[in-house]
Amino acid sequence: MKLFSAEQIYAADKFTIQKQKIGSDELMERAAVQIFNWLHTRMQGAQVKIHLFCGIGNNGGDGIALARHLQEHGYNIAVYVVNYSKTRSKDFLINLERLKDRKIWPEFLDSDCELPEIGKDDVIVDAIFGIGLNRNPEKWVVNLMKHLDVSQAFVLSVDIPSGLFMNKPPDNEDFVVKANHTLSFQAPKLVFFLPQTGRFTDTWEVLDIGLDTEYLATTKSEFELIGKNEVLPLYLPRKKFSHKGTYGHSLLIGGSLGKMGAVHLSAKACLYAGSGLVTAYVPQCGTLPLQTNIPEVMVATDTNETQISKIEHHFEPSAIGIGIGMGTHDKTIKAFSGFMENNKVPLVIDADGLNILSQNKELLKKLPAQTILTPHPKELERLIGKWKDDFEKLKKVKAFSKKWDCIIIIKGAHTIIVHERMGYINTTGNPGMATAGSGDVLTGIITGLIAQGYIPLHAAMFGVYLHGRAGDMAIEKTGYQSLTATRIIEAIGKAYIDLFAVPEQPQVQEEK
Ligand SMILES: NC(=O)C1=CN([C@@H]2O[C@H](COP(=O)(O)OP(=O)(O)OC[C@H]3O[C@@H](n4cnc5c(N)ncnc54)[C@H](OP(=O)(O)O)[C@@H]3O)[C@@H](O)[C@H]2O)[C@H](O)CC1
Ligand SMILES: [K+]
Repeated sequence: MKLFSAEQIYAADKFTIQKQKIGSDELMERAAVQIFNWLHTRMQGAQVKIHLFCGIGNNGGDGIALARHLQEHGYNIAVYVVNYSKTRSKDFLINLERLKDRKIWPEFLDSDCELPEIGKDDVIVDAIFGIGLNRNPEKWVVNLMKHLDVSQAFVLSVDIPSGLFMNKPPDNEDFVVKANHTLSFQAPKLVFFLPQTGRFTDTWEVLDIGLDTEYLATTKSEFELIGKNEVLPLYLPRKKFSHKGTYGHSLLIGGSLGKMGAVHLSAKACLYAGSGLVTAYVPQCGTLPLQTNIPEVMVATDTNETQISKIEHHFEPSAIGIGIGMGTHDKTIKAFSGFMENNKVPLVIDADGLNILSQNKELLKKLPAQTILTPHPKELERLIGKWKDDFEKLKKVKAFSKKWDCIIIIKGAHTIIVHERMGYINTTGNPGMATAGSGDVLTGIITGLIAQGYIPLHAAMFGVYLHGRAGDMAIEKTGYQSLTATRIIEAIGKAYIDLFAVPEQPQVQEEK
């Protein structure tokens, strides 16, 4: 699913209005009816007090139009106009008149008014600012936002929590309404997925307001959401007449004394992801545990007992994952540099591989095309330098990806796969996955996918999705706290099966 910028949404509105020969107020009406239906389905006419806080632009217009529908269906409403500007939008005014025609007089709030009383069991509709916010709200509007928060009432935001910009974080978290749920028109907004701005709404949902489908399909966005619909077309089925050689030979290079578990986890995940053959290249101390614990994995051994000192392999791997548990010993740095000089095999670099790369930036020139880098935030900072906020981070990562022809996986609550101008945001995974070895599992999965013939970008997207989905399926048994990397690996098979699972249909009672 594409995530559009504010400019693209305004252009889609304009295009839709012309093509469907409708007025802009019609689009607002669709938005209001959709929100009304959402509320009505859940509230079924309950007389809980609904406080609608409406700005003076089109977001406010949505709120005012919603108030009319709620009143027509007998709901218990109070309507407030948050009068932060004299420049009211045309469609806001049209809907204000329609409301007044029904003898509903909103209360106008400004800098020196008293704030309305709100009970903790009431519902608040937040339609103060939408995607048109272009500066910080004034102090009295911020006080109103705080008042909404303190009330503890359920907050439903229209389109976006008021006070969130579309392209930068707020200067202060008090400047934003904290939403329990957001109903966003046509497409979710990028800010819902970034660490600094995602926490302003607990959950979100998209409402279709019928913007032109051709416009939406042909407009290029800079971010896309990756769910089952997006990864299914990438899936490469297993062929009937095939053998283990058909699915590639993965090589995982890493490990050091005390950190051999990382290679163990990567290699196992690589197998479970479907790699035909897997070899682990480890220091000598890793041979016995690996051979004992995962008999399916072959082991090639370094001459050094405790760390990697020279990387040599005597076969042509289909994909290589490097860096897991590897350490940054001088000998290892030298071995890594030597390896990078000669390697042409598709590569996934993780953990200490990234740290060595950050300290030896000249090695970036040696990356094979479309190498995948999988940094966590600290590793990313070492690689690209500090950033001022999430938006600058994304810009810098995109520039880095373009410059070095690589794919960067920014790991987080919503992992983002960056390839040149595009960012692909993953939707699977859960807080239980913030656990030791979870990243090693991801590296193994992605390496295994490349070995099977997925192009690197598809391997990154598919792998991140699968890893998250496996985590989601594993917590059904473990809960967040007890989820371990091993349990994620064990659920990879389930995650594959789930790709083709048909959602259960609600049972229909037969008429007698
Ligand atoms: N396709 C769709 O998704 C549709 C969405 N709709 C809704 O429309 C809003 C966007 O409405 P818009 O009128 O463009 O913007 P806002 O309502 O967010 O803001 C209104 C104006 O407020 C001014 N502004 C901005 N920041 C501040 C501030 N801090 N303090 C005071 N005033 C501010 C600004 O105007 P200026 O001229 O003063 O700069 C804004 O224009 C969208 O979110 C949806 O809810 C449509 O209803 C249907 C189609
Ligand atoms: K809003």
